[in-house]
Amino acid sequence: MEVGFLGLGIMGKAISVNLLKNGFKVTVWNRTLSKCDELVAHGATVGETPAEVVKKCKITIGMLADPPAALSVVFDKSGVLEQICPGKGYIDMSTVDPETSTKISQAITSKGGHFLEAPVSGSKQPAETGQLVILSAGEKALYDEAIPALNVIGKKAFFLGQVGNGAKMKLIVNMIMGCMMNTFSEGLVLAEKSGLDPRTLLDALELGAIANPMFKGKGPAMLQSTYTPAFPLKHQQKDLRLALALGDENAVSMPIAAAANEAFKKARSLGLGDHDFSAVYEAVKNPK
Ligand SMILES: NC(=O)C1=CN([C@@H]2O[C@H](COP(=O)(O)OP(=O)(O)OC[C@H]3O[C@@H](n4cnc5c(N)ncnc54)[C@H](OP(=O)(O)O)[C@@H]3O)[C@@H](O)[C@H]2O)C=CC1
Ligand SMILES: O=CCCC(=O)O
Repeated sequence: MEVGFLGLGIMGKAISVNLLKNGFKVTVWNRTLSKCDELVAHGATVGETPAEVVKKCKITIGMLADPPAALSVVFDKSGVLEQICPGKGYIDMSTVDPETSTKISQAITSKGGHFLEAPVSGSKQPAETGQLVILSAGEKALYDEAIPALNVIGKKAFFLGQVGNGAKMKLIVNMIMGCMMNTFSEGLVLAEKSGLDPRTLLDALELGAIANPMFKGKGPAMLQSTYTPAFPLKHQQKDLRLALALGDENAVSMPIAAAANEAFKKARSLGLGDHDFSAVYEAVKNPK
């Protein structure tokens, strides 16, 4: 199966390499084209533009930073829309709001193409090992056609119905994750300031009812102020912002998410946007 791939950031690169390792032919494009070189070393071919990739491949996947990036790759000159046509599918795995996804879906389907939104849970390492959780919605026929690729990319693919449902589910999951990371950071600071060893807090958490892979995976590095990006902090703040907008739209009061968003904004203002999202700990440590 030949697959196109647009966007070779942390996630796009890991997913593309995994597809290549599993025998897929992959044609890649990235805005900064030089990032394609590493994929070529793994056996990929390169398209000069998103349109060129779509022209070559029956199914093209996008994994872009945010709503403006996702829209740009589809609607700009030499974008996806120029070559999408009946028989071709576009799967957007970027984390965006339902409105962005719907706009892309309408444009693709109005040209006879097929569209699936498929944002993912799980970070760099699950992307490398095909252990993502895929939250897809849109055209069921494209979902069915893409199953061989989705099965390589993830350990579970949900199909959630109409376009927008995948985006909503992803934003809700990440809203919870951002709140948890913020609370976790507050707990670590409180342990330290009140005279406890935060490493003992990690051990106690690990053995109790709120043990989870995030605390276990990120905690020790946070205590060493190491924030090598797996999930960039600027994207976590984007997801909280988009989840809060979804809350506004549905009149859902989310004071905890709003407070978490403030902490992530603070962290961004400290220049931590490109660090891992666990760097919110630094903003919690130094709230002024
Ligand atoms: N990292 C993670 O753990 C996870 C991330 N996500 C989501 O996946 C998406 C990608 O994340 P991630 O790989 O971490 O992000 P990165 O920041 O590592 O990569 C972003 C990608 O988007 C491209 N891009 C940015 N702006 C534009 C633009 N205007 N036009 C075209 N391309 C653009 C970048 O191109 P260039 O190289 O030229 O800058 C790059 O390929 C995001 O929506 C994120 O929220 C979802 C699950 C987990
Ligand atoms: O959107 C990013 C999610 C990261 C994760 O699920 O670990």
